[in-house]
Amino acid sequence: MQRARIIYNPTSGREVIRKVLPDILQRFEQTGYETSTHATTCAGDATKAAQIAVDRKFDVVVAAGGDGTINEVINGVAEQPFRPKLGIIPVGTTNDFARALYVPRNIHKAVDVILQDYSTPLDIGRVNDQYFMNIAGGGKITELSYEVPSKLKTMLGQLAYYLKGIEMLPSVRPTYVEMEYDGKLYKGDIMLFLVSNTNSVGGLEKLAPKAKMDDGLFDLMIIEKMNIAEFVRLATLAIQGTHLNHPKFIHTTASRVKVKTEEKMQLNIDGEFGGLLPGEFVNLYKHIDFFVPEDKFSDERIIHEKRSSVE
Ligand SMILES: Nc1ncnc2c1ncn2[C@@H]1O[C@H](COP(=O)(O)OP(=O)(O)OP(=O)(O)O)[C@@H](O)[C@H]1O
Repeated sequence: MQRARIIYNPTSGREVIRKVLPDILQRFEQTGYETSTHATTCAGDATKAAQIAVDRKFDVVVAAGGDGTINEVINGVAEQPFRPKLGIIPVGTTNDFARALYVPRNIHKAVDVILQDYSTPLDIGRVNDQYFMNIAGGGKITELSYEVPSKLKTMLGQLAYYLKGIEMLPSVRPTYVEMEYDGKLYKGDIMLFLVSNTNSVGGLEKLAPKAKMDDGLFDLMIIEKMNIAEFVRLATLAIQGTHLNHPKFIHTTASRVKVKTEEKMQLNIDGEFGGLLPGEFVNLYKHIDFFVPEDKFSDERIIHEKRSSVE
């Protein structure tokens, strides 16, 4: 019999997971899993719980929460030689990673995806000693996501980020960076840079439309120095997916990116504060097996299509 460990954050999103947990457990048991749960108690707890699940050789670990919880679980699993398959039940505020994996927002449909038992190995990123599945980056603008109080997030969801973003925009300044990516060099003043593993960033699915999660490559995006009006205009284009030809938007792919700055620059990892730069971003090719909907991932065009990268 296979064993599954569900690590859930009771405070994620609108705090609904606890109520449906008995139903979820029942469904796992009926499908033939021996299942147990762990409720996270504080920041970092999901990482520890995932490490324990690895030590106890669980076949499957399910992360039920928002992107923060999934990131923590990945950090607990990524360095281990034995890595259980990971399932996701998205009950957070933004759920970017679930969106990238085509895992439905509906809890029972997300459980269906896991119980249908189709999984595929996907890339994850490492920067310094931390792992990310979705996106990492830096620049004053990325620092605003930490400013959103969690109560506000629970009440307003993603809208909270936008409100806070508008409020903070006037204080955003460019920063000088030097980047080395796959043997190439970029130097300049930038608003922000993003190192993305998926095409779903802050709900902007069209930001890196060609990003693939199993090609060993990140999408590296740089927004060069510009004034706030230009930045707002570019952000509007990005929502529509018509930003790729903007002269101050650089978009390329790389498996390794080294970033150095002269002034202090914070690192953002999957939407959370990740320490300070410098940093070296490394793409770990097909490192973790994730449960995904078969119809979306067994499609040759999605998974094996040759990348026509915009260099
Ligand atoms: N019991 C707890 N009480 C308070 N905070 C917790 C608890 N358990 C985990 N956390 C922290 O809450 C953080 C955010 O949780 P999570 O990402 O699951 O939900 P969210 O913030 O609603 O969603 P999103 O990250 O998608 O915006 C986690 O990174 C974790 O550090």
